[in-house]
Amino acid sequence: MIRFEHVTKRYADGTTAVDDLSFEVAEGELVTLVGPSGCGKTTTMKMVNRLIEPSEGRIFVDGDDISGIDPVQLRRRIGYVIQQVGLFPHKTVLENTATVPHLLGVKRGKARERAAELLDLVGLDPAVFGDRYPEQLSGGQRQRVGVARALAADPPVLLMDEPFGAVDPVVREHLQNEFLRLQQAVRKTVLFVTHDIEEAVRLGDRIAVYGEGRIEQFDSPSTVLGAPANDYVADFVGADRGLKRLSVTPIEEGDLEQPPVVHLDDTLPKELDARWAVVLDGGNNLHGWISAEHARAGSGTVREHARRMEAWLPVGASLKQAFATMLQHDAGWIAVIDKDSEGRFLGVLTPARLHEALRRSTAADARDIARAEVELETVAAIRS
Ligand SMILES: Nc1ncnc2c1ncn2[C@@H]1O[C@H](COP(=O)(O)OP(=O)(O)OP(=O)(O)O)[C@@H](O)[C@H]1O
Repeated sequence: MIRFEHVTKRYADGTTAVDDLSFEVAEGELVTLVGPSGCGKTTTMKMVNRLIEPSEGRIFVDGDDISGIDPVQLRRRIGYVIQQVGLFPHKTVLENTATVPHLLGVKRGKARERAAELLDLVGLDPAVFGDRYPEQLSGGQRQRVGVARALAADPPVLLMDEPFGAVDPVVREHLQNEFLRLQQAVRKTVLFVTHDIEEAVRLGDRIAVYGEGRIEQFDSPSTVLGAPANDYVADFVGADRGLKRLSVTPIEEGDLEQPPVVHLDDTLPKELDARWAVVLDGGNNLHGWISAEHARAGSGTVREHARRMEAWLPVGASLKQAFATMLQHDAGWIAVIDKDSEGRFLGVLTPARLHEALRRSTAADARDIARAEVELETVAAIRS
C-alpha cells in the first residue's frame, strides 16, 4: 500500500535525514517508526503526503508513484494526525470533525451525521462533546478529535506523528488501547511515528527501528525484542526486553494445563485430583471454581458451593495481562476461555506455564540463550 524505493532526503544545508530507504507497508498494516530524536522519522512520514519532497528515489501509495499526483488530491487519500492537533479554535468539536467531508462536497447535514459517528467511534459522545470548543477539552480528548477528523474523509492511509506524545502516561495508554480497538474496526494502512519503544511495541504489526537516517531492523515486535538485528537495536529496545516481550507474547492453547473439572449440577465430589477444580456450566462455559477442602466438607450440588472466578482471560491475551491478572486477584492461576464463544473453558495458565510460554517465545533468540547458559555454567564453576 505504501512503498519506499531507495528514498534519500538531503536538506539544503547538506543534512542527510533519510538515506537510501526501501520498505513496504501492506494494506491494513500498522507500522511504527521508532528511533531517537533526529533520526529521520518525521522526514520519512512527511514525504508520503508530499509535505517534503525526496531528493532521490520513489514513493508509491496504492501502486501510484506519488510524484505524479497533485499534492492536494494525494492528501485527500491520506489522514494526518500530529501532536499539536491544530483544531480550529472557533469551531465546535462537531464542526471541526465535519470540516473535511464538507470541503469534499458532502452536504452539511450528512457531514455532521458522519462526524457524530466518528466522534462516537473515538470514544467521545457527540451529545456531550459535539458542541464544545477545543479549549473546553482535555489534552486526551483533543487528540481523539484529531483522530476522528483524520478519519472523516475515510482515507485508506493514516499518517500519525507522535499523536499521543503530549498526554500523560495513563491517558496515553488509554488512547493507545482505544486506537487499537478502532484500528481493528477500520483497518487503515498506518504509519505511526514515535520515539517510545513501548508504544511502538504495543501498537505496531511491525516496527521499523531507525538508526541515523536508516532502518536498522524492520520486523514484528516479538522478533525485534527477541532477536535484535544488531547491538544498536538491542541497546535501543533496552535491557528489559525480556519483560517487554510479555506484552507481545499471546497465551496459546498449548500453554494451558487441564485441571480437574466439575459441572454445576454434579453432586459435590468427595475426592479431587488437585486442591481445586474448575466449575463449568452445562455448555462447558466457565462458571467458577471450588476447593477440594470445601467439596469434602460440604453436601448437595456443586452449584451451591461454587465460587466466582474473577481471574480469567480470553486465549490470545498477552502474557503481561495474564501476569497482571494473577497479581490483581492474588491468584495462583488464571482460567483461559475461548475468545469467540460465550466463554467456553479451555484450560488454566499457571506461573510455571507462563514461564514456559515466555521461554518458547524467546527460543528464536538462540544466540542469547546460548550466552545465558554460558553465564550460568560460569557461576556454577565459581561456586564449586
Ligand atoms: N528543514 C530542514 N533543514 C535541515 N535539516 C533538517 C530539516 N528538517 C529536519 N532536518 C534534520 O534532519 C534530521 C531528521 O529530522 P526528522 O525531523 O526527520 O527526525 P525525527 O526522527 O522525526 O526526530 P524527532 O523525533 O526529534 O521529531 C535531523 O538531523 C534534523 O535536524
